[in-house]
Amino acid sequence: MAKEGTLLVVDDNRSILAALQLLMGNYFARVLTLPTPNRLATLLREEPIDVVLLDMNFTAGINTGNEGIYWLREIHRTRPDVKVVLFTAYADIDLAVRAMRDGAVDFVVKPWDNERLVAALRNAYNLARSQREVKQLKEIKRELKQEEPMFWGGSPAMARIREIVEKVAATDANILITGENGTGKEMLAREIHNRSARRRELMVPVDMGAVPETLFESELFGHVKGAFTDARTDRAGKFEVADRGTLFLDEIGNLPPRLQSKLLTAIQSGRIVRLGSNTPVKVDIRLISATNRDLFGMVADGEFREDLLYRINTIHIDLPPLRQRREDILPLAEKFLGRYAAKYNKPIEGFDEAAVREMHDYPWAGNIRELQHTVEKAVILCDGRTIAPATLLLRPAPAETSPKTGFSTLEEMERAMIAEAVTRCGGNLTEVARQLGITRQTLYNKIKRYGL
Ligand SMILES: Nc1ncnc2c1ncn2[C@@H]1O[C@H](COP(=O)(O)OP(=O)(O)OP(=O)(O)O)[C@@H](O)[C@H]1O
Repeated sequence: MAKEGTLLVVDDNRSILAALQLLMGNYFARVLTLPTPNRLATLLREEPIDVVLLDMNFTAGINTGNEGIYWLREIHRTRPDVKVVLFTAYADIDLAVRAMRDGAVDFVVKPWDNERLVAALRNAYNLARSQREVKQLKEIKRELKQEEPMFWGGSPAMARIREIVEKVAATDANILITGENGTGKEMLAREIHNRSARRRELMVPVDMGAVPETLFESELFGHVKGAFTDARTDRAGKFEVADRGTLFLDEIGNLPPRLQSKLLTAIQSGRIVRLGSNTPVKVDIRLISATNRDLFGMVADGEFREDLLYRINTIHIDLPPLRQRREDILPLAEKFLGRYAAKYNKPIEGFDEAAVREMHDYPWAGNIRELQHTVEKAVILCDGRTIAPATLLLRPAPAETSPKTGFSTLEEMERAMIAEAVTRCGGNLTEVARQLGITRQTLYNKIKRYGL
């Protein structure tokens, strides 16, 4: 067993300190000892202590344990992350209960059983470590969090959605957002999170379209060391990282049936179990799910659990594709233009009339994402003060293959566009995804779905 972590033993009996230094040195990287608790706070500030084994009775003759409770609170005041195991010569169950209520993680009675003491201290250490890891993950995410403001636009469809969002954001209702790729599902989820009481915590996105199926479970629920071949350390799943915040499950339609059941259990019980562990961990999350697939159709085909669907779609919001709210195309394009002109330091003032017309009539199969990429490319290529069709580079292919010219469904059109782009790019899928303004994973999903 690898020696890890720092243990501090506080006890006024020096022979106990010596015995434990020897015994626990086999399990912890460092063992510190203190014969009186007076220097506790200083030591906690100076040393990277993970676990404290704290004697309950210091003043000879007063064996009420009160001093132990006092020092327990002091430890938590100085270092709330440190785990405390209490040590007492008296098997006083009331005291144990009180101490646990005050945040001690365990209680060991003297004379102690070595195995029991080692187990209690190792468990306390594992708990400290995994909580620290969750905290670190949250900090990393917080740093990465970049916020672009959501643009609502002036369409009646978006006005209705805005009304719903204003009503439900503050509640903990689970929300399902449907819509084509790039319609802004994740952006809307973030807007809801930012308007909720959970906004000071994280919104943790998990893209089920990008995680390999074999890793779904560990990604969501975490794992303990040794749970599978590559599990070299304990790892928190996204559920734990999102605790007290919002979990955003993107492409939820990709969840295989076995994990649909596990997800349902986790939502219902408010608890998850890391892979390879038996210990349930309480989690408090608000769930927002998104998909571009027809989950109701998938339920009818037996591919998605009906009970899960009803759990995740307390509120259902369907985001319209950009071509159904054409009044928002130009204002959005202008927002992106402002953003990218500043980013690339270009003195561009706007779009010329022909460019405005082209953007307005274009089908935007990749929706807002495609519009955003198109404008970014145009800003990079533009040498003058206005963007003309020649720099917009809207592909003629989608316009030619628009429903007017013979496709009876959007899916047929999408299939043709993808097939055409794959040929045009000589099978380079990264380039195809870039040109269509969708992610590579979305492209793979579509290629699979259309049997291309
Ligand atoms: N209302 C909006 N205002 C401004 N930018 C937006 C808006 N909606 C989407 N975007 C931008 O468009 C891009 C795609 O948005 P987002 O990732 O939210 O779409 P999505 O529907 O979740 O896509 P996918 O289905 O591929 O996961 C992002 O860069 C986002 O910033």
